[in-house]
Amino acid sequence: MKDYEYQAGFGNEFQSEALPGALPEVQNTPQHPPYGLYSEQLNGSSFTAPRSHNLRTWLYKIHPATMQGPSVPYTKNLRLVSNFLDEANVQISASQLRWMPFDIPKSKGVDFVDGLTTICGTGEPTLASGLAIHVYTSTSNMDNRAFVNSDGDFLIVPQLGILDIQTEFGKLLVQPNEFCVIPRGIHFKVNFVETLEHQYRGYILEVFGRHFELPDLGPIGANGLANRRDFLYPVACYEHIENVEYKIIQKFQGVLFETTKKHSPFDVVSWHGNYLPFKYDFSKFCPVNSVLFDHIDPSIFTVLTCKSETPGTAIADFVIFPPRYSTQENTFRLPYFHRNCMSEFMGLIFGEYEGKKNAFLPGGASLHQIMVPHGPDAQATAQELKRKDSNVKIAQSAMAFMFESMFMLKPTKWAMSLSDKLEKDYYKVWENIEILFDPSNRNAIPKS
Ligand SMILES: O=C(O)Cc1cc(O)ccc1O
Ligand SMILES: [Fe+2]
Repeated sequence: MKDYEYQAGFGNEFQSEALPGALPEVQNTPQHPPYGLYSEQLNGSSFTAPRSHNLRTWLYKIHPATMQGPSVPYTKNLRLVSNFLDEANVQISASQLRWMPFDIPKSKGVDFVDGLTTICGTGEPTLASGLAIHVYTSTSNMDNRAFVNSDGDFLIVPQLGILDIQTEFGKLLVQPNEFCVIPRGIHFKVNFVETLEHQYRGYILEVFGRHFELPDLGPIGANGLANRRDFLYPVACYEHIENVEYKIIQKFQGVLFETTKKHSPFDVVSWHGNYLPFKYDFSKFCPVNSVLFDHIDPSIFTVLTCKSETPGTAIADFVIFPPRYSTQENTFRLPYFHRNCMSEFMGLIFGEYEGKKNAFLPGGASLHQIMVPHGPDAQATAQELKRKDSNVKIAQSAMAFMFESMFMLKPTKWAMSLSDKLEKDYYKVWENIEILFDPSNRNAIPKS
């Protein structure tokens, strides 16, 4: 059995076996699968979804997944919200919102699941409509606990600490500047590559009942942005542990439950299919942009999209702002002043974001809602108006990202109650923008 080996290619049909010959040949449900395994199907789309969107995997397991105790409510983490239709959970705000880096608990023993806090979202999972944005702030491993989510796919962006993720299909090592997707229904457990500080933090985009796809490239052509070959999938890696208490935390209709298995849930010896977890390294992203003038819309940096029924309008786009040359003449090159029919949630993994000079910090976040004005702060604007060069490398050692959604997002009461994190005076970053207008001078520019 091999740790951290990968197979490459977005959306491919893969197969893997941790014992020679453990994958049945030709058929899916032989009467006697190899080594006395049980066959089981995991469907990520309806049986009848068109072939282009049909997602399913066949697993060959030591124990069928049915072997577990009753589910009982799990009440240790009440900061996880999925029902945004319930007013008790949310506090709507029309302001520009920005949070300083989310605190990591002082106490040891807060694992990935107990460290989850929902920041905003919309809809609710039972109608497969909406999304949630969470952060995790954790200090310890999951050990003999696993997580399984019936509600949606988790797109996980680590910001602090390296994730050592065991899934039913094998292991993924995911570090800052990478992300992974764990589709719904797949058991996984997050351990951390231990650091002295035991401080782990990251962001999660959860889409209810939908899946992520690569964006179309249109006239960009057949290559560029996130290329298929750079998405990495695990290889089979099982553990055979009997007579243990494995606690499975289930997110189901937005609520957490707990059940117990008397064995490890990571008992998949072989598998084949296309419904799988995967990871991607942002340094593989091939940015495309304007090479003469104007600031191109940030959709040019879309890594993955979760499409809605409306063509070109995403339930959620996952966009990054990678290191790149910015080569534009006579151009206000910063992310422009903007009112959008989409919501923009942004996070910073490391470094500094071009449009925000001071208080948009790694591990923090901003939320600029539908039609809420946003853009470069006064300081960045003043600098940009003086800039002379037309070719610079930007975001050299920085990585920001955006979850952009067609939905109006509702901040949770939890997120709005973080009074020491939520900037009260965020609006002031635009207060001192110099007013240059001079009706007698068509070439008005800043005086100093
Ligand atoms: O900084 C932002 O808020 C995101 C953003 C980026 C960009 O390149 C153009 C517009 C925009 O809102
Ligand atoms: Fe914007």
